Amino acid sequence: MSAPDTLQSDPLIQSRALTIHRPGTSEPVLSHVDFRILPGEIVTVVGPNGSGKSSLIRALLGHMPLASGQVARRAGLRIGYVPQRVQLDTAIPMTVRRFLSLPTRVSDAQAEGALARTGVPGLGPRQLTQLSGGQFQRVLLARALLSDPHLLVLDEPTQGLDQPGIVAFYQLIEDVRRQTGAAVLMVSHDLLVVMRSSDRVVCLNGHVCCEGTPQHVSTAPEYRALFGAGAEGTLALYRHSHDHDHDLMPDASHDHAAGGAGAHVHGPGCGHDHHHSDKAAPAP
Ligand SMILES: Nc1ncnc2c1ncn2[C@@H]1O[C@H](COP(=O)(O)OP(=O)(O)OP(=O)(O)O)[C@@H](O)[C@H]1O
Repeated sequence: MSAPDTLQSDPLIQSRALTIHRPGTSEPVLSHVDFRILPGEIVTVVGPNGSGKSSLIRALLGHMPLASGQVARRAGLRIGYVPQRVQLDTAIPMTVRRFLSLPTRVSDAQAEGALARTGVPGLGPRQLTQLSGGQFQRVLLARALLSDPHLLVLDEPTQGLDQPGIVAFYQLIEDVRRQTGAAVLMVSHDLLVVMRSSDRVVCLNGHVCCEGTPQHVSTAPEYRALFGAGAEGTLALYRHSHDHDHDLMPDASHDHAAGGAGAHVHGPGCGHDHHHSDKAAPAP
């Protein structure tokens, strides 16, 4: 974290030109990523496997060194983090209740309140190993909520859930946002649901390929063509940023800093065909 005085103070977290190298090399994993999340926003990061989504999350949280660039987190920011993987040692029995008190001890009432809020009341005495995938995700979310976070960070929270489970989980995230006012930063591959649940979507592929409101993206004919086709369309999202025609998005603001309705912005080094090449993305 460096030079927060040079960055805007309103966002909960903001990065400028965030660049990460593969450990021990000068090979970039992420290049010049400008990112921000505002209070109460739901922002989802999408991108193909290995595109740097988890690395971005870790760098924003300060868990990973930057090769260059800046990250600023608002002073006193409380973050509830649900990591991509939680290794359970099945040899060590652990109840949900005990898990909720790690690493910070909480009262029975707090634990039960968090479980109730995430739709799994009464699970406290159960062994973690006896939970379904959906129940386990809700317990992880409950634990993240115990710190009363300003920002929830979830890295692929619906991995392993079936489609109804995914939809229910995103509904829960929206409910939590409404009840607590917490902002939500997610990594997800569940693109169809992401499009319904996010205020803003950021598409990564080693850099920011594009970002904007899902409503805006979903009105593009390319998007409809791509997403009407189920899984095939889902994969095609990652191509859309490399073959679309920006003229089809007349209200696109191209304003990275604003990130407002219709914003559709290309990061530095994005090599795809720009039909508005006269408009370079401004520095945030
Ligand atoms: N600890 C590490 N050591 C070496 N390379 C790493 C390490 N962590 C990540 N990488 C590499 O950095 C790149 C980005 O990885 P990252 O996990 O951020 O991608 P991702 O978009 O989250 O992928 P996925 O969708 O598969 O979870 C990958 O090429 C990965 O191999």
